[in-house]
Amino acid sequence: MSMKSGGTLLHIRNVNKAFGQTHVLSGIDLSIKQGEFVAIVGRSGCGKSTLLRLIAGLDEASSGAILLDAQAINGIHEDTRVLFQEHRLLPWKKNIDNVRIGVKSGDKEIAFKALQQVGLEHKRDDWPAVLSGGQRQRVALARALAGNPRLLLLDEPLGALDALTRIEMQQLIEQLWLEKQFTVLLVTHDVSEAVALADRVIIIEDGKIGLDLKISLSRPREHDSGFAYYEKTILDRLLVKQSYEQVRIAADAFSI
Ligand SMILES: Nc1ncnc2c1ncn2[C@@H]1O[C@H](COP(=O)(O)OP(=O)(O)OP(=O)(O)O)[C@@H](O)[C@H]1O
Repeated sequence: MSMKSGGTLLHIRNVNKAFGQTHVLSGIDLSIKQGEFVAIVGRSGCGKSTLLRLIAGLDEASSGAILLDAQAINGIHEDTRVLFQEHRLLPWKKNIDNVRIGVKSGDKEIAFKALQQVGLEHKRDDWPAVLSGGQRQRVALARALAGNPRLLLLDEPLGALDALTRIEMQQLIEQLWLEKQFTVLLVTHDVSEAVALADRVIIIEDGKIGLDLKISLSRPREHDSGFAYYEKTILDRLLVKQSYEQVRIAADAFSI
């Protein structure tokens, strides 16, 4: 597949997803350009992970279309890799062999280079069990990138890490993204993380896109007044939505 810098990589057209009677996503329309870094935020249960799973080909939409390079996604795609909150490394394989799983040919040199890129080449012959949580996520990132994906889907990958490790991982992800120019879709609860990394932040509300906000800040991002402005805009939107919802629930309870 060719790299079309700036062209649309992912088209999401009127996607709906229901689990039984529960409608989780309704009428999602979204286009993501090759090389873009997009963050998806929203309140717990709004459907962020569900959308990511559909894009990953791990589940099917109830209706609508998801196209990667104008081709309908049909199961797991070789150009797409996913990183979850849990590292999902195989405990019985050494780190280098875990990374090799991500390389189609199984080439050890490619796996080693990927470990180098995340700064863990010296851990190649260790087991995942002896690494710290942050190091395990770095091995999982190496495994995801070893296959040279065009689309990297990140589902709260830093959610379980301590604050400092989290910032280091954010910097690593940004640096690798700048170098390799893949496209990223990051699901996160952390508004600051979304503003630190993304070109665009999308808020999902009630299964729909509530806000699609372009982040016009230079990189690397500083925690300055511009940063604070975007953080506040997003947080205000999330909190206003919450208070509307609380009012509605309260009104329902009192049959107002
Ligand atoms: N396989 C499934 N079967 C039934 N319901 C599901 C399934 N997967 C998700 N759901 C429901 O869909 C809704 C959205 O879930 P999803 O995990 O996408 O939310 P989220 O925004 O990622 O939440 P969080 O931020 O808490 O991870 C929830 O109500 C969840 O219970």
